Amino acid sequence: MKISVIGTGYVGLVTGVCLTEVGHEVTCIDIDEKKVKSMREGISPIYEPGLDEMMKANIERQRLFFTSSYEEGMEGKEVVFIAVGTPQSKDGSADLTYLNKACKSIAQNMKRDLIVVTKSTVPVGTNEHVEQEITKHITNGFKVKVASNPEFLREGSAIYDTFNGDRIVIGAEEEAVLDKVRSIYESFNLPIVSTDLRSAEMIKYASNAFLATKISFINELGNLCEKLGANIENVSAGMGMDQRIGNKFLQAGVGYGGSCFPKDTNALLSIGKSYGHDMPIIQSVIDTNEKQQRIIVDKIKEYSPDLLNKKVAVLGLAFKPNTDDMRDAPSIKVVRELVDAGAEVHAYDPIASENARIFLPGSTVYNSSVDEAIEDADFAVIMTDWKEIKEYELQKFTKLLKNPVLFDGRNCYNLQEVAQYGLSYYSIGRPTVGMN
Ligand SMILES: NC(=O)c1ccc[n+]([C@@H]2O[C@H](COP(=O)([O-])OP(=O)(O)OC[C@H]3O[C@@H](n4cnc5c(N)ncnc54)[C@H](O)[C@@H]3O)[C@@H](O)[C@H]2O)c1
Ligand SMILES: O=c1ccn([C@@H]2O[C@H](COP(=O)(O)OP(=O)(O)O[C@H]3O[C@H](CO)[C@@H](O)[C@H](O)[C@H]3O)[C@@H](O)[C@H]2O)c(=O)[nH]1
Repeated sequence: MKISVIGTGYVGLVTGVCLTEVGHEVTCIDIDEKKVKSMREGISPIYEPGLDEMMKANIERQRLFFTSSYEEGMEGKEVVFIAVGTPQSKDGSADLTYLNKACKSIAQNMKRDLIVVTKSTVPVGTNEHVEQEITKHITNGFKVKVASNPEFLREGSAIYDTFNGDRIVIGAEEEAVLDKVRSIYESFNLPIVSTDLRSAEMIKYASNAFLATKISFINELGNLCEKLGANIENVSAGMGMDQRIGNKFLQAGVGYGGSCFPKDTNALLSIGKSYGHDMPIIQSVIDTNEKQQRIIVDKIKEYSPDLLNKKVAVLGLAFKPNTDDMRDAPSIKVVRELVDAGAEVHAYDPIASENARIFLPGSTVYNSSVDEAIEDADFAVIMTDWKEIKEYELQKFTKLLKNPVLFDGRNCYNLQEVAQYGLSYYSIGRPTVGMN
């Protein structure tokens, strides 16, 4: 099928590339001309394992195209996917500015009847708004039908998730529209949930909010475990074996970050508010996470109340491994607080350092290896569980740090192993090792 995808962030680009991989012809449209130029040359603007290769192969097969012109990008297409950003507004609600602009541009460039499929995460009722908004701007009598097709990919495993997702959700009010969108995904061979528009939109928020709830829940228990002398990892393992609970998303740490959970939980609250519906569970999930994102700072300040001129190595900056995305990364709060307290932060991240410069204080020093960051540092703090960091030799911390003290916000190491290397080791929800 001939398809346009509007917006080439994680979702748009990965969708466009994966749809071409199964044989569709896709033109991706983005208003960012710099991005379009680089993508035309086969260079992905985002770091995502496997994406560059698949992108280049489909450009060569002449199935994948990029443009900043709606006229060119929509030429001959029967389905248009919208994947523009829906960031958080100041009041917590989803900002639909980009979506509204995309609707207007679609309407102005329609040369046939169209199905418009929204992949962006949007408040319940937005797809109806998309249909009205496009219809309002159509001047040539063509008709638009809409479908909701929320995206569930995770950054860092986006290609894998697209081809191996647990389900594809499609919402529409007409069977013919559902059929058309289902046919696009036929060769993915994944379970498809066909539903109405509003339920499809709600499934997305409900899923993210539930996953965020699991994380805040386990973090709250982890903090209690520390006081009780229990180990949250053993607790998670024991709980997770109950299949009604499941063992995923029960990893305690410095809280959830990224471009989705924080903004989507806030947007869900805001949707509730606009209907006069309180959501105390979601509010607590958000509040717990806000505290958890800086819990490592409390531990650091307890260990070293005076941070003035202390050299602190921060290992990992991205909100999770295998991505260079810094949006709402817990490292932002932690580095800012350390710098505010007078510490000199030496940071290392395998790929997110460039993006990190936009978010972190100007005084942050970016190192090119773990060795370099921890050498002569007063102590080290792990913020992202990159494989490289998890597999870093523990004895090097003892050897290179000025004081053998490690704060681990992602529980990367085994407590027994740490104990062998004479480190003082503070992690999340587990007993402290080697504290003297
Ligand atoms: N990032 C994820 O992992 C993820 C996963 C699932 C769902 N989502 C949702 O998908 C949507 C997109 O997220 P993202 O992270 O891919 O977005 P992003 O912000 O990284 O990228 C959005 C892109 O859209 C482009 N754009 C903005 N307005 C445009 C317009 N009028 N016409 C054409 N292009 C335009 C921007 O230039 C940018 O390249 C959001 O609603 C998000 O919540 C994201
Ligand atoms: O047990 C866990 C699992 C995750 N996290 C943290 O939670 C955040 C989000 O992680 P993850 O869900 O893997 O990343 P995202 O790429 O943000 O993906 C989420 O957000 C996307 C955007 O909506 C959805 O499409 C995905 O299904 C959903 O998992 C990260 O900071 C993780 O470190 C934990 O602290 N503990």
